[in-house]
Amino acid sequence: MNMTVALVGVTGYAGSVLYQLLQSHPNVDKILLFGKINAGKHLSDLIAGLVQFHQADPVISVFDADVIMAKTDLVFFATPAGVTKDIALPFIQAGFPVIDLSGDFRLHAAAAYEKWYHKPAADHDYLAKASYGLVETHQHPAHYIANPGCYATAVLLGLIPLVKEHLIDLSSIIVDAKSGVSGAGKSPSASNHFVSVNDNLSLYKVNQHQHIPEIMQELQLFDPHLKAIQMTTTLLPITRGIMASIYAKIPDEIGDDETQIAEKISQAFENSYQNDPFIKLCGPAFPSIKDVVGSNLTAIGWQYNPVTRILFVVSVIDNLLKGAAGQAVQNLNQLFGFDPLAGLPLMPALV
Ligand SMILES: NC(=O)C1=CN([C@@H]2O[C@H](COP(=O)(O)OP(=O)(O)OC[C@H]3O[C@@H](n4cnc5c(N)ncnc54)[C@H](OP(=O)(O)O)[C@@H]3O)[C@@H](O)[C@H]2O)C=CC1
Ligand SMILES: CC(=O)N[C@@H](CCC(=O)OP(=O)(O)O)C(=O)O
Repeated sequence: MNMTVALVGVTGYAGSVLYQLLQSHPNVDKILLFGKINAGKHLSDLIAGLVQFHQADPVISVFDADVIMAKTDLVFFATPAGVTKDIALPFIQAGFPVIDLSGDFRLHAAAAYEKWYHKPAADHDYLAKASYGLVETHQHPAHYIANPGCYATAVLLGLIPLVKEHLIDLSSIIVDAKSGVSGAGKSPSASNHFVSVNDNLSLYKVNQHQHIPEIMQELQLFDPHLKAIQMTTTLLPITRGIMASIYAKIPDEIGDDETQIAEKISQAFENSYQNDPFIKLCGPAFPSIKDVVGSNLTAIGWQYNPVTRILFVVSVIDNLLKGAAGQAVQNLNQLFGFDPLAGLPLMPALV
């Protein structure tokens, strides 16, 4: 099947990377662009690099749900939090396929969204229609797919195998996650200004990051006994990439044999990801951010320290690919039964 898709928010970082992926997707024939402030403008006037030589220069249309449903087969929203909870409702009512890169429909509880995003949530009945789009763990998506958050993706993929197989003490999870500046989106601010970021490392949203409840919600599917995680987020002076460093205690019940513990941990990762083309298991050869940037990969390394009984896991992704646009294309492929690799880069840029 070949299709026409709509993309709302092409001028943002996630939207522009998504547009590039969709252009080389074998099952996508046509991409219609929609926006708000930039509606009426040619794409070449906004992001010249997105329009190739000899190619038509698309015009961004004013967002219109009826037009999208009449002319396309699916809509991607690469819009900021707080937008889809209003403008995506006609699609939910009509059962029209949506892949939403924002956080508006990821949390099932409206009260949690309001607490962590500091904005009014969508109605409970609408939230209940969305499914969380972590392709590696959710195989039967609804029509409305909430694409996971970037930090949440890296952290969940590093923790799910361990929580699922009850290998870590749930009260001991600590996450130290760091992101490149493109994660903050295109709008400049004092905290993402070159002078604040360059030659610097700064913590932000400590104990208040909106991905904490998202990670909790999804881990609780594998073990409802999980009560809390400790997580910090840090801005790195790089453009793309996330590294989540995760620490957790191995409980006494697992035993004292260092080799057996190490084997159980490796086996848990293998069990969860043996059929996942975008997961690279590195064991004690810890991956770095450059091992994944430019690809849709998640690379995961780990090492058990028998002295402290702490398991240390490192999970790295490209925030704009696996953390946003790449994962959105994975969701498209799963929803329509396309080749799971279609339109997605497997090789990192490396240099
Ligand atoms: N950057 C990242 O690494 C990640 C981003 N995400 C999520 O993806 C979404 C987009 O993020 P990002 O690309 O960083 O954001 P940007 O701030 O870079 O871009 C936002 C885009 O949304 C459009 N937009 C804003 N308001 C409206 C509206 N009311 N109607 C239609 N279009 C609108 C903007 O268009 P205009 O130019 O016309 O204003 C722009 O194209 C966010 O929800 C973000 O949380 C998720 C994971 C990772
Ligand atoms: C570096 C940076 O600022 N990153 C952003 C990424 C979050 C994001 O995209 O959040 P939602 O998908 O939940 O809206 C942040 O930490 O808030």
